[in-house]
Amino acid sequence: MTVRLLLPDELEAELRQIGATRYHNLHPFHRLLHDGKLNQGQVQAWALNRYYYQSQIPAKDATLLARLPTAELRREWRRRLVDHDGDGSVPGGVARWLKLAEGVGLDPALVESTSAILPATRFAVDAYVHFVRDRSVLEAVASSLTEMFSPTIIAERVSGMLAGYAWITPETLAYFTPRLTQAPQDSEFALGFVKKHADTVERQQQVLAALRFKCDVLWSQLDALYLAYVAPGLVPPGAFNPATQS
Ligand SMILES: O=C(O)c1cc(C(=O)O)c2c(n1)C(=O)C(=O)c1cc(C(=O)O)[nH]c1-2
Repeated sequence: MTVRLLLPDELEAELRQIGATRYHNLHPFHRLLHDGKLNQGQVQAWALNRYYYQSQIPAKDATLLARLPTAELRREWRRRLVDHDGDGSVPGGVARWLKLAEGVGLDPALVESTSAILPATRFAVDAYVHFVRDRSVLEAVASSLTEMFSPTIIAERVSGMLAGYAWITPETLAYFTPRLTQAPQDSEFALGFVKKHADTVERQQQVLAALRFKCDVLWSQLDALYLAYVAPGLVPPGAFNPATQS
């Protein structure tokens, strides 16, 4: 099949198609989580592992920030660091995720240590950080485009979890509220950048591959959670084990 140069809007349609078929809202673990089908230990395992993803987001944004060529681009990307790290007065996303973890009954010190995460969580998240560090700026920006699809899953998750788990409160899920405005702002900028700069067949194929890669990063974290905490229940040595907690 010959691949031709796409118009910017055709490129956007292909990117959206990747989301429609590969984004992690489709994963069976998320279906169980959002439908209220998990027990507290399984929800804790999700929150504890996902903390590692949150904690590394500022690291990946900082490596990209260092390589951005203009003040305008750096200003735009710097906002993400503040969103995740806070500004010293308002807590950022990483601190808010720790509150979520505490709200589902975890010891925040254990979560913050990241010592009990699944090996596959670490490998997947580190692969994302390294991808952003090692690939072109265009591919790095494109890899953030899963955020185009996150407002829908966040809305579904918050309403599903509040309806499905009596022990989860709106305060516990407060992490997600600012994301509903931050993610669209982030992804609108990233999408505009990608549509403008992916101006050769090769670059267009690179950005499509970057988004597929990122979907794989998110998907494989849920595969690992499913294998360890749903079925067949293979908890790796040293990883969080709800059966021996509390
Ligand atoms: O709740 C979710 O399903 C979800 C998905 C994603 C994503 O699609 O990568 C992000 C987030 N949340 C999120 O909270 C977040 O801070 C974030 C940053 C990024 C990124 O790639 O820079 N993705 C996401």
